[in-house]
Amino acid sequence: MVVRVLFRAVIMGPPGSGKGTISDRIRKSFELKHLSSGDILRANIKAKTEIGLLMKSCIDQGQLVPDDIMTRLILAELRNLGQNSWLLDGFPRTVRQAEALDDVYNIDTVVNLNVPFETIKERLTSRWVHLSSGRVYNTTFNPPKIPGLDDITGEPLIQRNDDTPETVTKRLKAYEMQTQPVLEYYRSKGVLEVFSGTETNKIWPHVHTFLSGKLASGNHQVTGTV
Ligand SMILES: Nc1nc2c(ncn2[C@@H]2O[C@H](COP(=O)(O)OP(=O)(O)O)[C@@H](O)[C@H]2O)c(=O)[nH]1
Ligand SMILES: Nc1ncnc2c1ncn2[C@@H]1O[C@H](COP(=O)(O)OP(=O)(O)O)[C@@H](O)[C@H]1O
Repeated sequence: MVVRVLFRAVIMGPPGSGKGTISDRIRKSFELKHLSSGDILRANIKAKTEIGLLMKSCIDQGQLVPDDIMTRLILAELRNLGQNSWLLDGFPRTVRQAEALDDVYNIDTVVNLNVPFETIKERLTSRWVHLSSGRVYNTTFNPPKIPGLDDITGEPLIQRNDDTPETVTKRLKAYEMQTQPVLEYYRSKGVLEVFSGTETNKIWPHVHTFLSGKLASGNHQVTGTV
């Protein structure tokens, strides 16, 4: 008889706070599947799916995708993950999304990256991404080995349409208005853990220690036997 202990975590923070970068480190250090709402949307845009075509202009303008569309998309992806522990990045971004997630899953912990807006702005205009994997680079912080190419596949990197200074400003506004209330929502449930700083390499060891403690304590959902 094997008892499977599932861990369900969310990573939050304003655009450019390092969610993707830290999620990648978490994924490598702990056995968690990483699901990024932004990566899923960009894959839909690239594949020209109905959702991708409908949502492209909304995303390019720095607005949030409507809650019902986003929630359906993410819950379907989570169902596909089945009996795996996961880390959700970029969802929920509104209280309605958080409530819809809560209806189906018990969230064990929410890691919030509290990085000042001034730090973020210059990071995003020098962000380069590998679309199909979601790997992120930065021309100063973690440049690719060969400029413009992904380290693993050698495929071209792109700059996101929504990483222009004007759109970043709109995304930060959307974050303040729509996403910050989600932090209060999780704080009131007692699952919010805040990590403040301006450098990922200084924040990461604290996140690592925290998650190691959480996972070792077994203080999370035991889903039964398989
Ligand atoms: N200068 C600098 N750039 C960073 C740091 N951490 C992450 N980045 C870069 O900042 C950009 C945003 O990080 P990302 O993980 O994509 O943030 P997300 O939007 O919250 O998922 C990327 O280009 C990263 O490579 C850091 O500590 N310093
Ligand atoms: N949970 C969500 N709800 C609504 N829109 C979303 C959600 N996740 C992603 N998006 C859309 O995709 C864009 C890019 O998201 P993401 O890649 O997570 O950006 P970042 O991490 O830089 O904030 C958002 O600006 C928004 O338009």
